[in-house]
Amino acid sequence: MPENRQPGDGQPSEIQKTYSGQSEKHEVAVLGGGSFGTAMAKVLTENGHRVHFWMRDEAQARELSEKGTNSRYMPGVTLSGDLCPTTDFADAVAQVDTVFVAIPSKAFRDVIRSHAGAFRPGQIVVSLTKGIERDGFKLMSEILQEEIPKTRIGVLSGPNLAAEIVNRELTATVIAAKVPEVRRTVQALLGCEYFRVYANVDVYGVELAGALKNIYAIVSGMASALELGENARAMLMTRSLAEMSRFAVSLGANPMTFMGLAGIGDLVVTCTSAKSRNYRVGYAVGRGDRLEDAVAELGQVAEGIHTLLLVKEKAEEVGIYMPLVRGLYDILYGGASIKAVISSLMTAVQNSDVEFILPRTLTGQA
Ligand SMILES: NC(=O)C1=CN([C@@H]2O[C@H](COP(=O)(O)OP(=O)(O)OC[C@H]3O[C@@H](n4cnc5c(N)ncnc54)[C@H](O)[C@@H]3O)[C@@H](O)[C@H]2O)C=CC1
Ligand SMILES: O=C(CO)COP(=O)(O)O
Repeated sequence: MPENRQPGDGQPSEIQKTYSGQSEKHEVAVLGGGSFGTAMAKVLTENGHRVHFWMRDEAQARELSEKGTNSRYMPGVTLSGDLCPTTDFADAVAQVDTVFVAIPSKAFRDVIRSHAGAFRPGQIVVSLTKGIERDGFKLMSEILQEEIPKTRIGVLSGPNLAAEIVNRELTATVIAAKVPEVRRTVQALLGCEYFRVYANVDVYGVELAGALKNIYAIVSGMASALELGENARAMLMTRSLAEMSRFAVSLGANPMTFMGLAGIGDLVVTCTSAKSRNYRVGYAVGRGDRLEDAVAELGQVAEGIHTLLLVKEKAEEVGIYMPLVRGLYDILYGGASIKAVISSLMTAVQNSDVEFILPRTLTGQA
């Protein structure tokens, strides 16, 4: 932009253009009838779009059709507008230009693969899922690329607690896509007075950030249960950011993505809020519950528990130092005491604060 021009002068920005397109009604699909699928379906219907909302459970689809509620995953919330709940996948996808996928990572490939024929070339398909596939350490956009390569793919990620979005609490997110048309379309479909959509091209970084932060939300929930204090919370969140960006950058992500909503933004919300399921699992374990009991009590997906296993394996394979991942793994899966892990983390070699400025050393003589 020329020096003396202000944002908003002259040519409309990408976002201003987006808002001007919002009055147009579109047919969109949301796949997955859990809490986040419900939250996104609500934003989309409130923005005036017809939403084909696919879920596998007949009774849930019937309840949404008859009452506009999803009492299992989003009690107390009513959806209105042009909502078409269905269990017919092909029917949901056939009629739309844009599809949002909110299926947990464990089932993501199966669902897409078994309905791959339903997608049309050129259709926009956006993953809302924050997880990693075990085989091959694949992210959801990579699964989409493999299973439905003729579609145009995007990833939506950011500090987006479903429980707040359904109450129209002010929220921002990130659409990451290589193709500008995908970014613009998603901004136009979702953007409104309470939901802002920022854009990024670093699909890998945005997606990996969303998956990784779930691990650190578990750590942070645990620290809260143990009442470690506010200094400890700040230390943990900052070192989490250092660790997740070290790992992601080594795999090809752009470090600057971690300064944005999908990086630090999502890390902050999930590490500080009891509305985060990952945080809640960590809190329960921190106060002495067994992991299995904490997960059973939650009754919803906490992706970080599986992501932890995959990231720990991957970090060892590629030789990335991830002490928080290692410590959490030892607690959740290795029977280590939380106290012993904290002590070993606190007495480890002291090293560089921001390693993109001052590289880490093996001896700690930074
Ligand atoms: N809830 C939230 O605040 C947010 C969640 N996400 C991500 O969205 C993804 C989905 O999570 P939630 O909706 O929150 O989970 P949830 O636990 O609330 O619901 C999961 C949904 O997936 C469905 N499902 C599971 N396996 C399936 C299969 N094989 N076929 C069809 N449907 C299946 C379940 O029936 C359920 O409707 C996760 O990756 C999560 O990290 C992302 C941002 C915010
Ligand atoms: O990703 C989320 C908020 O951005 C939701 O986090 P949880 O899955 O921990 O609830």
